[in-house]
Amino acid sequence: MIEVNNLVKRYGDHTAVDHLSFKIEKGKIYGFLGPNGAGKSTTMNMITGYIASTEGTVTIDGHDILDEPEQAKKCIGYLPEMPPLYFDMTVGEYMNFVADLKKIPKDQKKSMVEEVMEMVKITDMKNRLIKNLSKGYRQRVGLAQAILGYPEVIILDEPTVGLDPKQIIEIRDLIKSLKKKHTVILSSHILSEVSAVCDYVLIISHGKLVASDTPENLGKLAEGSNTLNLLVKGNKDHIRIALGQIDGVKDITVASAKEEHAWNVMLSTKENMDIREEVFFKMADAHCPILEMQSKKVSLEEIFLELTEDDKKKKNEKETDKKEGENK
Ligand SMILES: Nc1ncnc2c1ncn2[C@@H]1O[C@H](COP(=O)(O)OP(=O)(O)OP(=O)(O)O)[C@@H](O)[C@H]1O
Repeated sequence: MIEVNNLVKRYGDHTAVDHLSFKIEKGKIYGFLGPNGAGKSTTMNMITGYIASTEGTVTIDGHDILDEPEQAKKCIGYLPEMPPLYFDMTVGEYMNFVADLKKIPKDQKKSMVEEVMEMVKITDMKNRLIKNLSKGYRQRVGLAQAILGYPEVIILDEPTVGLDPKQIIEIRDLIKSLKKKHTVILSSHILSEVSAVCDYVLIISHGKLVASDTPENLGKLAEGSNTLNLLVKGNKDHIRIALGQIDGVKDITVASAKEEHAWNVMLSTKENMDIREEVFFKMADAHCPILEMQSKKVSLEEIFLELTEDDKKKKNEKETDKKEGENK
């Protein structure tokens, strides 16, 4: 449906998007996840033809977005980070205006506008000026203009930013319902949002794709490096030797604990293995009582943080530079 090939965007000597390649298939919800400044909006603006790429191509249903923009754009509905609303129009006037821009046939216009307004629950606001709407309703109007004409692909840049929790749930449910008829791509810096709504996640950091998979598989990836934390009493070497005999143990760290004669032991295990019972019996055989045992799964959140750590470091460095500059 959409093919992104080696996409690059440079602003002067800053590379905002760095050789991105991925494919989007029909009928799924894709999540573009990354911290602020990772390059999500820039990528979406290139996919939708708002800005040109420095290098690389985007094809939508076989049409190159720069060579055949009209055909390519016909397949897309876009809600940019700042919805393109006209504040002095009423909701109804704006929807009719968008319908004309999208060249929706006259005989379908009225019913389609009504249907979409019903879908995003803005029918009651039809006669209100957009400038008098709350942020949540403005977002819905923005979503309505993206859906109008029922394009095959709907692209939403941070669709829930600035909304209250109730509005967030409503917008998320609406996005999920779009999957029945559309392919959806949404960007977010909120991990829970992407894992709650999306079938597939693309994690972007510093303009590069650092991981892409289903939320379940990304979760499994994390499970591959589970850890077991123990507080064990006894001889340090005996503990280490006994635990080292267990299959699937990748790494053992033993550090002194606050409690006398006790050790904080951290075991990292292979794959998705549960070795708790074996640990119990090994320690019993070695006469090393376990005082505490806690298994810790690495969450999707932790993978996300790890994968995007570079961005945070750079940001912190920049902030330190700035502060140092200010102090001079
Ligand atoms: N017009 C521009 N000129 C110069 N630099 C830009 C421009 N637009 C974006 N950038 C830079 O490109 C990088 C990526 O920005 P982008 O807006 O795509 O990030 P993002 O992941 O969407 O983040 P956010 O969620 O904060 O919008 C940032 O470092 C940003 O400062």
